[in-house]
Amino acid sequence: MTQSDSVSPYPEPANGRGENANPPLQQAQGKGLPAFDEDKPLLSASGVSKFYGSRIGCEDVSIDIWPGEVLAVVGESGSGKTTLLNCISTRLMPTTGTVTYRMRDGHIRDLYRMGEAERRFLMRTDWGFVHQNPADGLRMTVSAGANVGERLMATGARHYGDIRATAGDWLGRVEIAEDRIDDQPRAFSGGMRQRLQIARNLVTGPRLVFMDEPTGGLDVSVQARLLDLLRGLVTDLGLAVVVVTHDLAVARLLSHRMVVMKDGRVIETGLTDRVLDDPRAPYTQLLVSSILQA
Ligand SMILES: Nc1ncnc2c1ncn2[C@@H]1O[C@H](COP(=O)(O)OP(=O)(O)OP(=O)(O)O)[C@@H](O)[C@H]1O
Repeated sequence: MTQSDSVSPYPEPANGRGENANPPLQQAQGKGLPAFDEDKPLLSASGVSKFYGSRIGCEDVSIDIWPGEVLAVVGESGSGKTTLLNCISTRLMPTTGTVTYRMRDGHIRDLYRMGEAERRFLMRTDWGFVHQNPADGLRMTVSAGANVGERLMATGARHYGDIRATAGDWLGRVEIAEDRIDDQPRAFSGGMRQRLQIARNLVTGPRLVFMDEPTGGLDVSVQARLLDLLRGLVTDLGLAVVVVTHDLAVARLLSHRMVVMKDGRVIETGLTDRVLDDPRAPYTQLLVSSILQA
């Protein structure tokens, strides 16, 4: 990735004082972007590589995630999407490179130089991680209410009545009937489990959510409903999201910006509609046309 790829995707400062004259992307995208009043990325990955022995997982990736933006990471199977996601979410230590994060107090921190306890706290409170398989992100043998409520407790909530009320409210937001609050997720359908996993992740008001193929493995009609719901929540909450998907339709619907990977490297990046409507790299052209023909 070139240097210019990793700078702000938004219009250059127009007045020389670091302020944008135009609201970023809003006219270009029309996807309900929140106002961006923060002028620094939330998360920056610089020169991130991960090698599994001699095999390349991802190589020399530099990306910025901006507050409130949805960034899709796309590419075919084995292109390094999950490896990159895991490296930037501190689930997998990169072989080389740095990943920094702008904390709520404004300090920029190197994630891999943080203590384990602090990193875990950050992951519990300021981040979410939505797995493709809901069972990986839920506790299957405790109630739906407890799945949501225990995340609140991890951030200090103690009042049982408040926790239960908030959990019930969140079940409603993800379209799970409140009278299912005491049911365990193993009694839920795949789509309900995924929506519960989303509620569990969003209840603490994170600023950044990582998603690995969040609609993978679901029926097409269930996928469409889930995508609609996700899109609404992400917009309402002004979340920054990094979503890994091999499905360009998911990227089109959810994301503002896209990163295309091949063989572990980023080969194209840009606004989603631009990349999909006017792909520049030959590989992206192939990817887009093969999907369109499918
Ligand atoms: N634990 C591992 N050990 C060895 N090689 C791995 C490991 N995990 C991933 N790889 C290799 O790293 C490369 C990138 O894999 P990765 O899972 O990141 O790709 P992906 O784009 O997410 O693929 P998919 O869409 O199929 O999940 C592949 O060549 C893969 O075989």
